[in-house]
Amino acid sequence: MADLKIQGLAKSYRDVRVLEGIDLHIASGEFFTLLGPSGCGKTTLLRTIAGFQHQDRGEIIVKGERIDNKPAHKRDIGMVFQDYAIFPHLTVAENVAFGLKARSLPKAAMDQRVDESLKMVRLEGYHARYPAEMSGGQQQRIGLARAMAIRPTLLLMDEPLSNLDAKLRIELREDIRDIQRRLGITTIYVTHDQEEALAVSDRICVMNKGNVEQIGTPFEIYRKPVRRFAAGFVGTMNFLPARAENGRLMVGSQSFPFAGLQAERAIEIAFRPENVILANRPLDEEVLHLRAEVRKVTFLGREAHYMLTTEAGEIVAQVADPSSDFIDMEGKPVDICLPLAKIVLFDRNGDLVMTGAAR
Ligand SMILES: Nc1ncnc2c1ncn2[C@@H]1O[C@H](COP(=O)(O)OP(=O)(O)OP(=O)(O)O)[C@@H](O)[C@H]1O
Repeated sequence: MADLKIQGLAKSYRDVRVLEGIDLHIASGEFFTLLGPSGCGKTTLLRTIAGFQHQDRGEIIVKGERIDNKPAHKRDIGMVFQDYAIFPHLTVAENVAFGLKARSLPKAAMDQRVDESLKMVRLEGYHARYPAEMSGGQQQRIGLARAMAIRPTLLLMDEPLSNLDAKLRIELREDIRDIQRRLGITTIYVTHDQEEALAVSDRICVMNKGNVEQIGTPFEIYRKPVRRFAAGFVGTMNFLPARAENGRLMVGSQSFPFAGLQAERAIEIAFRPENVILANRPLDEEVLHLRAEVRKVTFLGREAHYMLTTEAGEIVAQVADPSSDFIDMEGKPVDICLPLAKIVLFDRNGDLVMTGAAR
């Protein structure tokens, strides 16, 4: 069992603060993903945990013991890199055995561990091949087998799939998730791909500019964003300017009763494209009504996407399994409904004001 605590971790490169004081607690066996845009500090955080670089302040604690004063090779960490970082002059088996040699395992035990690791990543029988004779996906499987062969306490993965094509990415991410679950190894996974993060993680940490914006399960991050940044970064989110005033919500020229919105201020309403209902029809739930014009319809088979101009701004809507009436709407006016339970309100600082569900 290996949980990981990170407390007040800060790092600067010269004058530039890259990690602003990160606090995390990752449970034993958890698949924990660092998600954020390029340059937000994900790799720096991962490399600091691995011991490839040192923090300016803060602590890294595994199983209750500080590891941040240990050199990288004493931290018992397996690492998988974006560019595979396997040795071209070594065979597949030699690559996988690499970390075991440093641990001076007897030959028979080492061979057994190599066999097991290759089986785990579905590369049985490839022992004698060289990496150049393998595909990108297979090379990354070697990287994964090598990291796992040492039975590390922590597995760290830095964008392991980003050099692979879309189909392979999905296949390998499923394999990574299966192996991680089977072995119950505490894993920190770095990606800037939000769909990948939603698909594999137990919890996601959304990062921005060296700070943690939100930590939650994929469901919480997608459905209950607590910061505007997380709302906009994960999936597609519509934002419209609005006003709160005396228990009412004002969007464009429309005004709706909204318990809890007393203080007068400028806010934003946020909602997902799949929650926009086109055409004004009787509904069981409470909704906001807005008039809009359809600027563009994109038919994608099982769904259609709509670019709409409302009086409060541009939005995107998505309709599943659209009928033919819904395809021929370009240039036409339309009434739209936004279920109150599905909208989220943010203030000017990007902090959550309240959700429609919590009225
Ligand atoms: N060795 C270094 N010296 C100076 N600045 C660095 C160094 N390494 C990274 N940085 C800077 O620190 C910031 C964070 O980089 P980092 O690689 O951690 O981000 P990231 O979120 O992993 O981004 P990406 O997804 O592009 O890899 C960036 O602005 C980067 O330019």
